Amino acid sequence: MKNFNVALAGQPNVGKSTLFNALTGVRQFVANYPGVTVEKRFGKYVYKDTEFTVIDLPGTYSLSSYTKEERVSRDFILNSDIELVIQVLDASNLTRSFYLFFQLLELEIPIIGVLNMVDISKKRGIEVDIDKLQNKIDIPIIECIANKNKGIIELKNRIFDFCLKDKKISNFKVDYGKELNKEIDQITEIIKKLNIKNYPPRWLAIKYLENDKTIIDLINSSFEGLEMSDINV
Ligand SMILES: Nc1nc2c(ncn2[C@@H]2O[C@H](COP(=O)(O)OP(=O)(O)OP(=O)(O)O)[C@@H](O)[C@H]2O)c(=O)[nH]1
Ligand SMILES: [Mg+2]
Repeated sequence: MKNFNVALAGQPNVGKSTLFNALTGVRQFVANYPGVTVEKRFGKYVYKDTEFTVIDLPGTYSLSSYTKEERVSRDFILNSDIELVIQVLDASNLTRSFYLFFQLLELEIPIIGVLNMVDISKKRGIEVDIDKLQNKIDIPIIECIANKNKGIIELKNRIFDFCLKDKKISNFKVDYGKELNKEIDQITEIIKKLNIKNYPPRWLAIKYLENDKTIIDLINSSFEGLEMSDINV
């Protein structure tokens, strides 16, 4: 049977492990405080004669390399054989979910968004315009209430369609403003010449500007052995 690897990413406490349990039936510990999952966990389910391996990643606020959880999630997303990342968003606190979401989109990997906790957002009178969000960000978004098993079949359907048919990567780019965009473009052009595997050049350029130590080391080590004329700046 064909197998696809699907990773659950998102901030701490947005319901990733709850969604993992609902998808796979495997019980992963959930609690009402952040930082519960520290190591990745695997579970499987079969849908329409196809096997899906779900990976529950530790919650992270960003994809920088400051904490162990961030490094575990980032290395796994970049260096493993993953067909799809499911970014879990907290509908009741959407702006906070966006920081990580944009970083994931910048990795230029296949992503589906899950808008979880819509019960809480509705109670608070927050209406999310899903169509507008999907169009803007250029990826499918599915509404869920993971602890009530709501939206799970729809999600399985979308995962199936995505892995077997679409495999579309979003064209969305964060607009950092005229000056920073220019700087990012220039650094991206230099990084492209270094041919660093697994990492998209634009994402490396942004992390470089953020002073991400791991990425700066990676870029510096890639310069070794190159002549300035190779880089042609
Ligand atoms: N009201 C509501 N609660 C939810 C929903 N989904 C999950 N929860 C609850 O939210 C809390 C956090 O869920 P977890 O699944 O542990 O969250 P997590 O993203 O795995 O958290 P970390 O492992 O710390 O990153 C738990 O109390 C869940 O029962 C939902 O859709 N609605
Ligand atoms: Mg968890």
